[in-house]
This record gives sequence, structure tokens and C-alpha cells, in this order.
Amino acid sequence: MQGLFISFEGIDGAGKSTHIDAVRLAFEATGARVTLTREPGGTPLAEQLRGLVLNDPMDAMTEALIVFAARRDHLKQVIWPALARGDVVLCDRFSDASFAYQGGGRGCAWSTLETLEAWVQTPPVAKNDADSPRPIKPLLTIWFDLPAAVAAQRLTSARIPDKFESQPQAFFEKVAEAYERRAQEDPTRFARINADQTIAAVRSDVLAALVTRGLLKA
Ligand SMILES: Nc1ncnc2c1ncn2[C@@H]1O[C@H](COP(=O)(O)OP(=O)(O)O)[C@@H](O)[C@H]1O
Ligand SMILES: Cc1cn([C@H]2C[C@H](O)[C@@H](COP(=O)(O)OP(=O)(O)O)O2)c(=O)[nH]c1=O
Repeated sequence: MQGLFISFEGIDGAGKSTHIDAVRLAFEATGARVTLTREPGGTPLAEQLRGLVLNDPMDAMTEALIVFAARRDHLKQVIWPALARGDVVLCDRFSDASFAYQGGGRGCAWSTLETLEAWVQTPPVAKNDADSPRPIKPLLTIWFDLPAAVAAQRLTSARIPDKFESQPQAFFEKVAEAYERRAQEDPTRFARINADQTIAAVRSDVLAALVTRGLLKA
């Protein structure tokens, strides 16, 4: 049995947390079992690494190595077992966030991130596997696309900013450009959602993206 792997992406304040639960409920209503998780994090070790990345100053490559180390633990402990059980895995951010933040935002080389993605996301070879395993990617990435200026306004009073959320708007413009590049590199995987609408309109577009791809019934 093989489950469904869906990731949620966008700059800080774009609306991921507002909508991920509605998607969980929609899948659960079909009788599916859902694993709802997040990155960096999702396991005790990866949550510790998240604390370092979100709070401690470090260079871009160090940051990339830590988020990918957290991802490996998360894949091994949570995501691969859940997909093997046939769960719908809803992941609040995955490796596109590393390309967007460590690549676009912090300037880590795209090719370095591609190498890390290939290493970290390739499952261990099983003893009687004839083929070499390929790196895992989400089947679908729901990308909340929102201008950095609007996201900044939404976040102003919403919460105490962490290391990334306290970056200037120009940082998030670079992060958004890197998301755009990832979407162009893999257009069928991405569902681009116009997040600059009411919460109800965004929710309806998110659910429609799932229906259009045959993942949910209308
Ligand atoms: N479509 C929307 N219109 C106005 N405000 C929104 C909308 N979507 C989310 N918000 C608000 O913006 C803030 C950031 O949303 P959130 O879902 O936490 O973003 P993210 O998880 O992507 O960082 C929250 O205060 C949320 O209530
Ligand atoms: C997954 C991932 C997240 N991040 C950053 C993006 C976010 O600013 C931050 C935390 O993610 P986020 O899910 O937005 O947490 P919260 O909803 O609590 O703000 O981590 C990276 O820099 N690289 C990564 O690979």
C-alpha cells in the first residue's frame, strides 16, 4: 500500500497553518488515515534541530545541512512508515522550503541543495530491491503564493517573530522568487494558490486543487 504525500509551502504569513487542518478534515471525511506533520521537525530529534535553525545565527550552508539532517530523521521515523501504511501525509513545508529559504533567502548554492535533496530523500536500499531507489518528492505541493508586503502586514500583530520572520521584506521577496523557480522546474507537482484572497476563497481553491487532481471527490 502506498499513501499520498502532500506538502504545503509559501513564505511566512502566507496562510499554510490556516488551511492545513481543513485539508486534514476533508481527507478524514473520506475515511483516510492522515499523518499531519511539519518541517523542520516532526520527530523529537528534528524538533531539537528546528530550535537551532530558528534561533541560532549560522551560515547558509550550516543551516542547509541542519534542515536536511532533520528531514532525514523525519523521513525515516515518520514519513516513509506512514506512506507504507497507506496514510495521507500532510507536511507543513518540505524540501522546497530549503531551496526557498537557504537557497533564495540565504544564498546557499542551488546545486548544493540538489545534492542534499538527492542524498537525504533517497530511501535506504532494501536487500532484495533490484532497482536503485529514487529520491522521494511530494506528489503534490500546495503553494500559497502571496506578495511579501501582504504577508508582512498579516504577521505584524500575529506572533512573536523567529529568526526568519524578523527578516526584512527583501528577504521574503528572494524566498518567493526561489519558490517560483522550484514551481517552474516541476510545474505538475505544484498547485499555485492565490493566497491574496479571503480565507474562504483560499480554502475553496485549495480543496479544488485536490479535487482537480483526483485526490478528493467534489
Ligand atoms: N486569506 C487571509 N486573509 C487575511 N488574513 C489571513 C488570511 N490567511 C491567513 N491570515 C492570517 O495571517 C496570519 C498568518 O497566517 P498563517 O496561516 O499562520 O500563515 P503561515 O502558516 O503560512 O505562516 C494569521 O494571523 C492568519 O489568521
Ligand atoms: C522546512 C524549512 C523551513 N524553514 C523555515 C521557514 C520558516 O520561517 C521556519 C518555520 O516554518 P513554519 O512552518 O512557517 O513555522 P511557523 O508556522 O511556526 O512559523 O523554518 C527553512 O528555513 N528551511 C527549511 O527547509
